[in-house]
Amino acid sequence: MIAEVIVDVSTYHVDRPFDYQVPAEWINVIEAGCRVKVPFGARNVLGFVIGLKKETDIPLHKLKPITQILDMEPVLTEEMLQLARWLKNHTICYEIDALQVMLPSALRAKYEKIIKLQAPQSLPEEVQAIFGKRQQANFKEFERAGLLPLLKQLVAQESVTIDNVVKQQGNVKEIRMVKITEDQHLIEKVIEQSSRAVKQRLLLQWMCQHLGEVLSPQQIYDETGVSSAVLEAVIAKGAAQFIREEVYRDPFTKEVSRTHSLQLTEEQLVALQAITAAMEQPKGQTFLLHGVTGSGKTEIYLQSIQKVLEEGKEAIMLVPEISLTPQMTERFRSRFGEMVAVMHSGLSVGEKYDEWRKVQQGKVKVVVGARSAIFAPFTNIGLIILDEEHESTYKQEDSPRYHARDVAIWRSGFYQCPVILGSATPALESYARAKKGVYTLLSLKHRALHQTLPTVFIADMREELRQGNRSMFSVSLIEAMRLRLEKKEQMVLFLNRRGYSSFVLCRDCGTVVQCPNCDISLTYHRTTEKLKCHYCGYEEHIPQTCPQCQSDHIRYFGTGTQKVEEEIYKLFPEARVLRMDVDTTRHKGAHEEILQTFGEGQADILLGTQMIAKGLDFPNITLVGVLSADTSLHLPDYRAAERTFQLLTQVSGRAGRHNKPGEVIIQTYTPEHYAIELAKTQDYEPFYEREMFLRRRSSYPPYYFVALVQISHEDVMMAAEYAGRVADWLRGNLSNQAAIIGPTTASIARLQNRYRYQCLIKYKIEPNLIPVLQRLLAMYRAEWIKQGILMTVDLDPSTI
Ligand SMILES: Nc1ncnc2c1ncn2[C@@H]1O[C@H](COP(=O)(O)OP(=O)(O)OP(=O)(O)O)[C@@H](O)[C@H]1O
Ligand SMILES: [Zn+2]
Ligand SMILES: [Zn+2]
Repeated sequence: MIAEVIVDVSTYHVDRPFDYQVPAEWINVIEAGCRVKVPFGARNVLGFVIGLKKETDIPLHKLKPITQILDMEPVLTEEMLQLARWLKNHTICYEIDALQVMLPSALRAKYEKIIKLQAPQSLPEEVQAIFGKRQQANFKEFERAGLLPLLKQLVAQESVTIDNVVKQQGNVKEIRMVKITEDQHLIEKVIEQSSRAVKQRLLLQWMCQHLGEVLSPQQIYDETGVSSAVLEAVIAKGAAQFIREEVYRDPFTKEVSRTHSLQLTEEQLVALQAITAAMEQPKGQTFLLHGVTGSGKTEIYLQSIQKVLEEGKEAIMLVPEISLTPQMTERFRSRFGEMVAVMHSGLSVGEKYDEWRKVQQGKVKVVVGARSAIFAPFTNIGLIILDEEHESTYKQEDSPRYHARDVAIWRSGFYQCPVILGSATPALESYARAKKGVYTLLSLKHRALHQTLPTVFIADMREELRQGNRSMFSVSLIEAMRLRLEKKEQMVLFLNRRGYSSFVLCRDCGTVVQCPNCDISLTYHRTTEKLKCHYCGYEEHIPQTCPQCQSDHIRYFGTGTQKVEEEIYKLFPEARVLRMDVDTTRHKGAHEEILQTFGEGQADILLGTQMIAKGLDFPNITLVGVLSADTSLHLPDYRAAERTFQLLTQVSGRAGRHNKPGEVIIQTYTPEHYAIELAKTQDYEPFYEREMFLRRRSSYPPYYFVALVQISHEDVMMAAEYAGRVADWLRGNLSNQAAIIGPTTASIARLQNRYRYQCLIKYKIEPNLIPVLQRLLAMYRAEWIKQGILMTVDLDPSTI
C-alpha cells in the first residue's frame, strides 16, 4: 500500500504529494486525512496523507516507509482535502499551509530541532560548552552561537544527530497547582519542626495568611521569593500539596435564559422564506441579506438555523471578530443551548481544541465563530452565514490568503446548501454581484420595530475652530451629551483610529519620532509612558528633547481614547465613562465585562474604537458621537471611502434601536466628502452608485480584479532589483490586457528593517494569471529565496 503525503516543508520549491510505503502492520490503520511522520531528505517531517493507492512509479528500493502515525482517526475529511486543493490554486499557497489552516492550532505541529549527542569525546570546545552536562541541545542554541557550519560537519561525522521533535500543544488540560492546607495548627507544627530552615519558615508563615488557597507554584515564588526546593520541602512536610487543576474553562462564562422565535415582520418573513426554499431544493445558493441597522437580520439567522436543526443538519455562523462574539454568542446560546460551539481567537489553544472536538464528534450542531470557524469540521452542513460580510477581517493576511466568503461559497457548493451574506453596508463587490444576479438579493428596508433610523448631524470642525472652539468636542456634541446625562440616557462615543495614532512631534523642527526599523511613526502609550511601534514591537521611552534638534518643545499629538476620557471628565465630572480599546480589553473576558456593565446601566458613556462600532444592541443608547470621521479617509487604499462609509453607518446604527429615537453627530474636517455626506442619509444605494462610478473610472474592483506581488529585502537595491524582475516577468508573460503597475515602493516602504516594493496587476480576464504567478513563485522558491528575498502574492489584497 502506498500513501500520498503532503509534507510540511514549505521552503521546498516543489509543492506536490510524495509517495511513501505504508508498513504492513498499518495498512488498515492509515487513512486519507491522517497525520504521519515521514523521512524527507535527512529529516523526519510531519505530513498529511491525502490519498492511498496500490502502485507507484518510484522504484521499490527508493520508496521510504512512513515512520510514525499521529492520528488513528483522520483529522481531515475527504471534503477538507478537496478544499485544500482548491485553496492551493485559488490563493496560490502551499498545499500544506491550506491543510494546516483548517486545523485548530493544537493540532498544527510546531517543530523543535533537537541536536542529540552521539560521540561526546570528539566535540570541539565551543560545542561542548553548548551541551554542558546535557545529552541534547536545541538547534536554536547553535544558530545563535553561529555554529551552523560546524554543526553540519559534526552531523556528517555522526558525532551528533538532528531530530525534529513535534511540539504538541493544547492537549494539556491540567496544570500543577499548590493547595495550601486549611489547618493552621498543622502549619504551626511544621514551623516548629523547621526551626533551622529560615526560608522554609518564611514560606510557612506566609502560608498561614493564605490557608486553603490554590496557587500556581510561580505565583508562590513571585510572592515570597523562595525557590522551588524550599516549596518542595514544605510540601514534603505536609503544609501544602500539589494538585492537578483543570485549566479547561467553559468559554461561556455565564448562564443565559432561553429565548424563543419572534413573530417576524413582513420583510423578515419574505427573506426567511426565500432562504428555506433554497434549503429544500437543495442547491448551493448565495443570498445577500442587505438590511438597515436594527432591521432584525440576526433574527433571520436564528430562524434559518432553527430550520437547519430541524432537518438534522448543521450550521456555521461567522462574525467578524472577538469583540462581537459575547453578545452574539449569547443570542445563539439562548436560542439553541448546548448545541452551540464558539470558535474565536480569544480562546486558549486548549479551549479551541475542545470546541473543535465537539464539532468533529458531532456533539454540537452550530458553530459561532470568527474567520477560521469557516473550517469547522461538520459533515452535513445545511447553512453558512457571514454576518457583517463586508468586514476586512474575513480576509486572512498570511498564507493561505483566503477570504472566508469564498470558502463559504465553496462549501455551500459541496453540501448544496445556502449561504447568507448579511450586512447593512455590503462590500461593493457583493452588492454588484447581487445586482447582476450572481447572488440573490434580500432587502430589509425598515427596522424590526419600525423605529426610524437615527437623525444624523454633521459637525464641521473647521467651522468650530473658526469660532474659537479648540477642543475635540463640537458645541453641538457637548450639548447633546449634556442632554443625555440629564435624561439618564446612554451614549456611544466613537474614535475612528484606523491608520491613525498619537505620535510625538517636535514643534520647533517638525520631526516626528520614527521607528528605527520601520518607516512609520511611533505611537505614544500613556499608561506606560512609552513610544511603541505597532508593526515590529519596538519600544522606547519618550524622549525629553528632540532627537533631531535637541529642542525641548517636544510633545505628543493625536487623540487617543485616554485623552478623550480625560476631556470628558473635564466637561462632565459626574459622567460615568467606560472605555473600550486595546488597552482595556487585554485580559480575557474584558469585552463581556465592559458590555455587561454598560448594559446594566452602570455607565453613561461607552467610549471606544472600532470595537464598539458593530453589533451592539442596547435599548437606552440614544446618542452616537463620532469624534473624527475623516481619519480613515486618507489612507493609501482604494477602499478608504467605502470603509469610512461602512464604519459611519454601522456606528450610527447603534442609536435608537428600541423605543427611544436616536441621534448621531459626526464630527469631520471634510464634511463635503461624499462618504461623509452620504452617511448622513444612512442610505446605501446612492453611496453604492457614486463609489461604483469612481471605481469604474479608475479601473478598480469590482470592475477590475487586482493582484499584488510584494518583494522585500534588507538591502534596498536588492529589493528594487528583484521587484523590477517581477514586473518584467509579468509584462513578458501576461496578456497585454493586464495592466502592471510598478515596481513601486509599498505604502510602508520599510518594515522590520526590510525594504518593500510591489507590483500591482489589474485585469479583467486573464486565464493565464494563476499559472504565470505559480511559475513566478516556483522561480522565487528555487532561487530568489536564497538571496534573502521574501515574496508574497495576494490575489485579493485588502490594502494596496
Ligand atoms: N420580528 C421581530 N419582532 C420584534 N423584535 C425584533 C424582531 N426582529 C428583531 N427584533 C429586535 O430588533 C432589534 C434589532 O435586531 P437585530 O439586532 O437582529 O438587527 P440586525 O439587523 O442584526 O442589526 P445590526 O446590523 O444593526 O447589528 C433586536 O433587539 C431584536 O431583538
Ligand atoms: Zn526638533
Ligand atoms: Zn517598527
